[in-house]
Amino acid sequence: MNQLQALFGGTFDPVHYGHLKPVEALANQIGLSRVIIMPNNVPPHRPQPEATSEQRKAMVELAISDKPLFALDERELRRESPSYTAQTLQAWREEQGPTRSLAFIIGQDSLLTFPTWHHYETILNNSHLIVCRRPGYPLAMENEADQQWLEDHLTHNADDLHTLPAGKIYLAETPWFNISATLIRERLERGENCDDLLPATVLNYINQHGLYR
Ligand SMILES: Nc1ncnc2c1ncn2[C@@H]1O[C@H](COP(=O)(O)OP(=O)(O)OP(=O)(O)O)[C@@H](O)[C@H]1O
Ligand SMILES: O=C(O)c1ccc[n+]([C@@H]2O[C@H](COP(=O)([O-])O)[C@@H](O)[C@H]2O)c1
Repeated sequence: MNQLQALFGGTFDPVHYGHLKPVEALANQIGLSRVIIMPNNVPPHRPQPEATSEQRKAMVELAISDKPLFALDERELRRESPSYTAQTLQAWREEQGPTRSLAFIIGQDSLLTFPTWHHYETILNNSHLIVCRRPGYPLAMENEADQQWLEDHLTHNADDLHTLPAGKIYLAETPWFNISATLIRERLERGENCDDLLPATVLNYINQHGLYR
């Protein structure tokens, strides 16, 4: 059976409920039995993370240890070069064969910058894009050409994600979570409470390792 495989990439510095909860809702909505979380090693478009790759991986492992929906993929952590998604998805496609349905999950903010990504135009040849809602970001692209690109690939039918191997963009109706890793790092630096923002196991790890102080 051609079961849709979904990868969720990120910096996860640290992983938080704004990552986990929309994707859990998405999985229920469109019928995903597994989502593979893939921390990057060298984020291509942002300053290097505060926590090391090992620490970010350990926090993801703690966050998903009681959630069978999620698995961890370490392929980008093993690469020292910038973690270009286009390169990762090309390798994943070669592994999975030409007909398997593959998807890369992102938040709304990532959709807006997507046309600036390394070889972004190749990404939809290898996978679908599933976009989770995120408060504070528009759902329209900044310029007309990018908006046209979005509309050319858009589908409102989740079945397309399961029946086609790649090439569609699906704007999922996931719940909004006003949480970012930046907010968590800032709150921790000020010694403020973050209990509602990320799993207790991850918060304990942060405290034990003196991160984000
Ligand atoms: N609250 C959220 N709602 C929906 N998607 C999110 C949310 N937070 C992060 N994402 C998505 O998760 C992926 C990984 O995000 P990332 O690890 O950069 O987290 P972040 O909170 O945006 O981090 P930072 O504040 O350090 O930039 C991205 O595609 C991002 O759009
Ligand atoms: O390949 C790129 O050029 C590229 C540019 C920006 C972001 N990405 C990837 O998109 C995912 C979300 O990015 P971020 O920075 O929000 O964690 C993560 O897997 C990044 O490696 C990839």
